[in-house]
Amino acid sequence: MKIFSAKQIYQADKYTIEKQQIKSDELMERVAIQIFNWLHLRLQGAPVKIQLFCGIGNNGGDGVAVARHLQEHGYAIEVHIVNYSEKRSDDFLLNLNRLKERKIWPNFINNDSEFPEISKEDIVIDAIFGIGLNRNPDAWVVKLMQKINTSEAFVLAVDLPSGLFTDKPVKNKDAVVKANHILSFQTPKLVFFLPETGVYANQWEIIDIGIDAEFIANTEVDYELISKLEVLPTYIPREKFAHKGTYGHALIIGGSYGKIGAVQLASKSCLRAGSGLVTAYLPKCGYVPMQTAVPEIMVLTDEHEEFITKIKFEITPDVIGLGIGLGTANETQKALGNFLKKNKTPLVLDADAINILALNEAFLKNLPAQTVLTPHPKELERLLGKWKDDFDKLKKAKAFSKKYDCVLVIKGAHTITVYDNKGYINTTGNPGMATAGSGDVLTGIITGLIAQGYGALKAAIFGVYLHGTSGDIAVEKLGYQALTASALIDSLGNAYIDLFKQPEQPPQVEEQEQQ
Ligand SMILES: NC(=O)C1=CN([C@@H]2O[C@H](COP(=O)(O)OP(=O)(O)OC[C@H]3O[C@@H](n4cnc5c(N)ncnc54)[C@H](OP(=O)(O)O)[C@@H]3O)[C@@H](O)[C@H]2O)[C@@H](O)CC1
Ligand SMILES: [K+]
Repeated sequence: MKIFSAKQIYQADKYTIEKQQIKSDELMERVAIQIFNWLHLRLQGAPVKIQLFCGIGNNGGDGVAVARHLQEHGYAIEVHIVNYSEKRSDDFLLNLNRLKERKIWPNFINNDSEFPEISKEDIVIDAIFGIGLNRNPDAWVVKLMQKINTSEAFVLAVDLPSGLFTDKPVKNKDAVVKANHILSFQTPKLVFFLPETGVYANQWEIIDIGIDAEFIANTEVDYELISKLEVLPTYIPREKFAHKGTYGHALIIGGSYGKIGAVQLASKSCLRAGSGLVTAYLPKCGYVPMQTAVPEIMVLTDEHEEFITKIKFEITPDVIGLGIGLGTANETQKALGNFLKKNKTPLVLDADAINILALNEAFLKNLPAQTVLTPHPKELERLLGKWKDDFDKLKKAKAFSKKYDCVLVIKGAHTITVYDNKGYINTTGNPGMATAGSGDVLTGIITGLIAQGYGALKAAIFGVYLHGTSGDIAVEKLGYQALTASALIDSLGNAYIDLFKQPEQPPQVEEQEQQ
């Protein structure tokens, strides 16, 4: 799903209004009806107090229009107009008049002496600011946001939590409404997925307001949300007359004394992701544990007992996953530098391979085109330097990707794969996956996909998706705390199967037999 910037949303609005030959308030009415339906389905006329906080722009207009529908269905509402500006939008005014025609008199809030009481049993509709927020709110509006946040009431945000900018970071962390649920129009907003602002967007849902499909299809975006719909077309089916050679040979290089398990995890997940053959290259101390733990995997060893000192092999792999459990001993650093000078095989680099690159910037120019790097936040910082905020991080990541022609997989709650100018935001996975070895499994999966013929970018996007789905499947049986990296590997097969599962149909009511 495409993620639009605020500017693109306004363009989409304008385009849709012209093409469908509707008035702008009709779009607002579509929004209002859907928000009302969402509430009504859940509340079923319950006598709960609903307090609507509405700004004076179109976000406020949405709120005011929802109030009208709620009142028409007998809900106990209180409408508060947060009067932060004189510049009221036309559609806000139109909907305000419609309220007045129904003898609903809103309460105008002009400063912090006019706040209403909010009880934790109330429902708050947050329609103060939408995508039009372009500067920090006034101090009294911030106080109101704080009052809402400390009320413990259930907060439903219209389009996005008020105070979140659509395309830039938040400076004052108090100046944002914390929403329990967001009903966002047509496209989710980038800020829902970034660590600094995602905390304000616990749960979100998209409301389809009928933005023109052609506009959506033809508009290029900087970020895309990746779910099953996006990855399914990239899946390469298995051929009937295939043999193990058809699906490539992957080499996993890593390990040092005490960290052989990381290579076991990566090699095993590489195999389970579908690589035809997998060879592991480790220091000597890894030979016996590797051969006994995973019989399907071939093993090559370095001449050193405890860490890797040379990367030399006679085989010709299709892809190399490198860095898990590697360590950063001087000889290992030198070995990587020498290897990169000659290597032409596609690479997936993780963990200490990334740390070694950060320590030896000169190595970067020897990376083959479209090398995949899978850093966690600290490793990313070593590569890119410190960033000011999440947006700065993404800007730096894109510049890095362009400079070295590499695919950067920025791991996090919503892993973002960056290539060139674009970011792909993953939607699968859960907090149980923040566990030892989880990253090694991801490296193995991406390497295994490239071995089978997936391009580097597709392998990274699909690999991250599959890794997250494995986590979502595993957590059903194990819960967050007991989820382990090995369990992720065990669920990988089901993650593939899940790609082809149809959504469950509602149960059919059997027809009663005629008497
Ligand atoms: N296609 C869609 O998605 C549809 C979207 N719709 C809805 O429209 C919403 C966007 O509405 P909007 O453009 O009127 O902006 P909104 O957020 O209400 O702000 C109002 C004004 O406040 C101002 N302002 C900004 N910052 C400020 C500050 N700190 N303190 C004081 N004032 C400040 C600024 O005006 P300025 O003063 O800069 O001229 C701004 O224009 C969108 O989120 C969705 O809910 C639907 O109705 C229809 C379909
Ligand atoms: K809002």
